[in-house]
Amino acid sequence: MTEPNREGHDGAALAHCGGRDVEHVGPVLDGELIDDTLPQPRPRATPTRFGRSLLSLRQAAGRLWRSAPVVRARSVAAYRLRKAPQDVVRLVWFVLRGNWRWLVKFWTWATYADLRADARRARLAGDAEARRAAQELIRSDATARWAKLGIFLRRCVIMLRFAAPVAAVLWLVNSVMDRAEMWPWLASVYTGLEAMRSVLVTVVPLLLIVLPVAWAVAAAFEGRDRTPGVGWLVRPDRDDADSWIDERMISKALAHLGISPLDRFYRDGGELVYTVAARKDGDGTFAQLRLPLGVTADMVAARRSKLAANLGRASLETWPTKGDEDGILDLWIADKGVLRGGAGAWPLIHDGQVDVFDGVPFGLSQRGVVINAPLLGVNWLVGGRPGQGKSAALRTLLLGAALDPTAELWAFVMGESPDFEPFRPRLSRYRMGMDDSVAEAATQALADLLTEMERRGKILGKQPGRPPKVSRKLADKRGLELHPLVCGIDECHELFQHPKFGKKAAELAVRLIKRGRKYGIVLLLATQSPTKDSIPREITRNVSCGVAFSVADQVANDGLLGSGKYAAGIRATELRINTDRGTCVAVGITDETFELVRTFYVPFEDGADDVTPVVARAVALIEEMGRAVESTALPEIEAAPVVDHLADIDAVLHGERRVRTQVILTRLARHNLGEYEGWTFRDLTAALAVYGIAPVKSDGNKVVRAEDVAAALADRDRHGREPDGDPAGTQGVLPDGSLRQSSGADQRKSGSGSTGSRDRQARESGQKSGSSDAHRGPSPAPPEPDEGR
Ligand SMILES: Nc1ncnc2c1ncn2[C@@H]1O[C@H](COP(=O)(O)OP(=O)(O)OP(=O)(O)O)[C@@H](O)[C@H]1O
Repeated sequence: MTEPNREGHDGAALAHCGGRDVEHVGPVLDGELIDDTLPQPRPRATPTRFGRSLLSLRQAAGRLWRSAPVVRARSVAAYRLRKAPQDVVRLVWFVLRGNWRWLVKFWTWATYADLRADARRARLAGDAEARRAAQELIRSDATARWAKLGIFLRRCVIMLRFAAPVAAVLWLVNSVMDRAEMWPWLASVYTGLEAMRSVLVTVVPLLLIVLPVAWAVAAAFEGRDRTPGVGWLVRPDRDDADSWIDERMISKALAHLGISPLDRFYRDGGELVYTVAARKDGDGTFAQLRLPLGVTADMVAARRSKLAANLGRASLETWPTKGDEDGILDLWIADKGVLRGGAGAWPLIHDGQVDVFDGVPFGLSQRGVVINAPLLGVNWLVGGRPGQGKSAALRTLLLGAALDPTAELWAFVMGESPDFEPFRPRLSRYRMGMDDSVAEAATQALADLLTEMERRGKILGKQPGRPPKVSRKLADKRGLELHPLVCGIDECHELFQHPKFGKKAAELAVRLIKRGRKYGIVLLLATQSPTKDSIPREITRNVSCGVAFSVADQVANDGLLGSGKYAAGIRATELRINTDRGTCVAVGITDETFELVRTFYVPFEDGADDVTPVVARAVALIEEMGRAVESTALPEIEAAPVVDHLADIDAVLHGERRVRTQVILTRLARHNLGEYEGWTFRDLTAALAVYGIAPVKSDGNKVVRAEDVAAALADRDRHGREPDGDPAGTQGVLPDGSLRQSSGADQRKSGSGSTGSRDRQARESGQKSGSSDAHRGPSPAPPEPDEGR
């Protein structure tokens, strides 16, 4: 038998059953073993209303804690806390320095140090009168000062003489008389005096604390750091805290430019006024400030490299330019190194369509936003040193225009370059090469554009309401044929300097640029050489969009961007050759005074060709719309008289030997208002220059000599053509015969004056004359551009 268990329940569990000991176990339970070392799901308690509001309160507090302003405030507070020991030392230093400055000021005042310095200077300069005046001033001032002191002391003595006996009597009366026995008025005097005493007892200890504090604050203010800018503007929460720009840094940088009026301003404790405080602007910082007297924005722009060095930036990253006034400086400073990055992929490289009336993605501005460059209503002049991205930029503009199915494109490349070969299927006119036929074709194209302009002018005039310019709505009316027409000429200086066609091309281009904008006709010119000899002044003056890649000097800069731009700090000369390839300075493409643009690059070189697929897409877009590539069929301008400028000038001379240019202009306008209205001296000079005539000076006036005009007319009659071999030119009318023979002739309606056989011959000769016309590169199959034009 098993020894009974000492514990009761065990004893109960064992019972004697028959002859055998049986162990009783308790009731059998069905269950599952739980290992409480494993994570158990927590019972979900339904939160009470109070709990819920507490939770949402906590969440709101968390959100607030993480919100941008609080994060900034926290970081500023933490920064100030870290800086606190230095700040305390600084403040103590300011207090000491403030006291010292007061002492110096007092000493200067007391000893007439400034007047003595004047007297000393006058003596050194040998200016006896000035010295005497200064000494006289010291003497009279000293007399006046001592006199004032004497008066003050005398008043004090008088006061004391009066106050002391009164005080003594009051004290005596108070000590011998009881207050109750006094006359009431005397008692009230004593009450008043006691009230004054108790006020003094409270106020004096307070003043003993407040006055030293006020003294310390005033001394700290007096002894404050007077270097420009304010320290508390330092924002420590930017990643680039060591390289970012604030007003303090700008003011400091300006203080060390070596501009004397600015230096003087700072020496006198001046603080610059920021009309726009330094603020993040795209990929950099912008600030605008009013310069002190005697300083202009141009003076700062002229010291750009020093300013850049003072700000710890490259010159290219520092853009001091003239604001709305000469005395206002606009300053944009790029974030360090940001301009080194390219613009990225052209947004339309894989898909998308363009409405040229809205513009074409051209590049990234300095603010890092995509610039949708305007095409309609403007003309472009793109320039810069060789290999810096002009042709690529022109290509981007044309590619954008190609993606507008309503746009007609012409391209002329005045050199052997395949840059625009992939455009062939999308172009209505295309010529490339160095031979004369290309120059002739381009000149013809300009003449045709003028003709087209005239036609469009008439069409517009017939529209209801006489719209002033071609709009999208009008361009979409196919019957009107007012679609956008974009003509690009690469290396245009070759055309304008062409010995035979140059003058005429220049004259046509000037007229087109001046008047074509309204009619949906756009001229895009690119050149390596924007000097006055290679590009007519009138062109550089009148184009609305100027783009300058890296240029060598001020002349090229202002030739492309407009005169005065270099002086105003808008300088493509800062762009480094090759390093800043693809980056340009542009004016007129946005509302800003200028833009520093990192242009998009659509590769077409070394086997990489992203242009062809875009062009194929552009052609497909046109086909999808059930249209063909637009090709202006030049109309004959009925009754458009051929205007002979030389003959007209001769006529209005009225047989006089010399006539003032101003008089000629008036007479010309009277003679043919439609043609000569708005003509200026420049137009007249340009018209005469075609025949090698220049106005001469006579009695202080510019005059045209009848003999010069007569000689030019005789010469023209004798040779049957213009002196330079160019047939008598006209503008805005059907082009002359020689040009017709080659380019553009087959664009005219039949009966426009050129026979089919002549056109054929011209086309054949054109094709023979230039290898340039042969298809190159990976260009898809036609629709063939009309190369014979
Ligand atoms: N936006 C850009 N981004 C990057 N690289 C560019 C950019 N534009 C041009 N390039 C590079 O510069 C090279 C020269 O470009 P492009 O032919 O357009 O120069 P260009 O100024 O027209 O030269 P040229 O006067 O000799 O015709 C291109 O082959 C390309 O490698």
